[in-house]
Formats: sequence, C-alpha cells, structure tokens
Amino acid sequence: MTTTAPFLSLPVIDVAPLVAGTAGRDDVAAQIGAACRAHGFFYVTGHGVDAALVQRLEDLSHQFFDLPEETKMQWRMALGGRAWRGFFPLGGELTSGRPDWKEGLYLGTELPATHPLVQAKMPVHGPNLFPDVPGFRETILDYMAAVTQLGHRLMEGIALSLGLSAAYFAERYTADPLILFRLFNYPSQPVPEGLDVQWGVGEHTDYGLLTILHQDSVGGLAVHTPGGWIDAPPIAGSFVCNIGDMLDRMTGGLYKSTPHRVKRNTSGRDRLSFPLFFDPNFEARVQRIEGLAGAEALDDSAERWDRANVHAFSGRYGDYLLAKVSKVFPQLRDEVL
Ligand SMILES: O=C(O)CCC(=O)C(=O)O
Ligand SMILES: [Fe+2]
Repeated sequence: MTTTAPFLSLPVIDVAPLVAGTAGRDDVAAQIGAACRAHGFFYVTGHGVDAALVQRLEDLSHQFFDLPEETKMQWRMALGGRAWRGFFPLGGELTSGRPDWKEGLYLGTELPATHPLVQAKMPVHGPNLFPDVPGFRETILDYMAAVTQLGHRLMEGIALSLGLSAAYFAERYTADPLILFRLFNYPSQPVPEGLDVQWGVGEHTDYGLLTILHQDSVGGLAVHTPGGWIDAPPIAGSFVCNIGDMLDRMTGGLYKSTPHRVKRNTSGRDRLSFPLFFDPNFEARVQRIEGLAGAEALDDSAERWDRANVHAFSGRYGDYLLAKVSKVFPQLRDEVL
C-alpha cells in the first residue's frame, strides 16, 4: 500500500541566473542540489524557452493526435527501424509489463540516412518520421534544440551542486548527448472491458541523466518521494525535471532516480505531455563520480520498481537503454534490434 502526502510539494526553481551564467548561479545550483538529494524532482522557471514555441508544439500535437488512427499509422514505429522513431497507438507501450493508456510519437536528434552513425546502423540514431502536419517538423526541431540547450545548462547546475566543475558532465558524457523526445497523448477515453490497464503510464524511473518535461494543463503526473506519492500538477510556463538512472549510478545513489507514474486521464479532454530525455552519449561508459562525499553505492534493488540494481551496471549507456527499451516494446525488439 502506498501513502499519499498531500502536504508535500515539489520545489519551483527560477533558473534564470544559471541559464544566463550570471551571479546567483551557485545559489540556483544549491537549490537544484537540495531537490536532487530530497527526491529528484523539481520545476524550473526562468528557463528562457520561448512560450510561443511551446504553445505551437501543443497546438500542432493536438492536430496530429486528432487524426484518425489509420492515418497516424502511416508513421508507425515499425517503419522507423533501428532509429526507434514513429507513432505507437493506444496501449502499444508497456510499463512494468502492462499496457499504458497513451499514444505517442517517438522522436530524437535528426540525423540523415547518410550520417556515419546511421550508416553504421547504430540503434536509436537516424531520421525522424515527421507526420505530415504543416509546421510540425520545424516546431519539433526548434523545440528539441531549445530544450537541449536548457539541458546543458541544468547539467552544469547539477555538476556545481555536487562540487564538480560546471563542465564535468559535458566533458565526459554530454558533449554530444543522446536526445530522445516523445509527444504523448493520454486520451480521456474509457478502457475497453477485459483490457488490463491501470495507468496512463505505470510506475517507472527514467533511464538516462535528466528528463525535462512540458505538460499541458490537464495534470495526472505523480511522484514517489520518500514521504509518499505526491502530485506534480501543471504549473504554466514551467518544465518538470527529474533524475534518471544514470545520474543515480554516477552519484552512487546520492541523487536518486525517482519513480513516477501518470494517472489514467478522466478529465474529459486529451492530456498532452512532452518529455525530452537528456542522456549520455550512446557510446559513453558510465562511471561513478570519484571522491563524491556522502555517496554510498547502495544496492536498492529490493525497493525499486524494476528490482534492478543500477549500481551494478557498467558499460555503454546505449546498452543500458536498449535493454530497457526492448521491455517496453517487446514486439519491436526482434524486428529492429
Ligand atoms: O507524461 C508524463 O507526465 C510523464 C511521462 C514519463 O514519465 C515518461 O515518459 O518517462
Ligand atoms: Fe518518466
């Protein structure tokens, strides 16, 4: 049984000095550090991402998800091949072994088919499958670029909060980060009789370093803090940030990847959310940060949603990612990997 702790709420951090690199940056880093040590979730405002761009992404995403399913299936994931891009229909993704009540479009850094990494058939690298909605492609690319820049700044703040040089992560992992980006729609639609669906997205942690999420005004995201489940309601103009397994691994559990889930949407209108996963380069070998005071590489697998011990992982980030992804899309695993 889980408890709820309605008296707790997640911190909202104005990151403008961190984004601008001005005085006050260390204070922002300290606030991020406190949130990461407490529960690994925080909101950011003052991030500098253009509100009109975010609104355009929302509007165009509604246009896309409003299309009939057979139209959207023109851009289905099976056509994205190893790049792992495209549309998946309602119930098409499993979290914790159960179908989620959402549909989505998988995207990532745009690489042409002629790019050496794509030619070398590296998984999750390649061209996107952009739906034929006017302006969608440009908006998605602009949004990914803007939020990726924010990711670099936030990782600088996280590095400072650990007493490391601001460039610590960029020098080792994120000079060329792996960026995966998803558009999700959680329709307000009853689950057909007999289908084993409980959540919009079941409980999970994210895999990489840092997730930067825009959600629309509907709500439904909840976070499993040490004090119980608390809501992460929409705050206009903000992004929700949370730590992934690799930062947990690097910090020896000092900064934990916090489990979260999304309630089934019963609001009467669609809920849109836009997670951008700012992750280590596919080839980067993930190492524990040396000499980090207070970090203990505890095996917390018994309490984790997936019973995995992230501290036992060593190897390329890409291998960690692929092992996870093939659990959530079992039907695609054999086809493309
Ligand atoms: O839709 C949301 O609010 C969260 C989605 C999420 O947790 C994820 O994609 O990892
Ligand atoms: Fe997540």
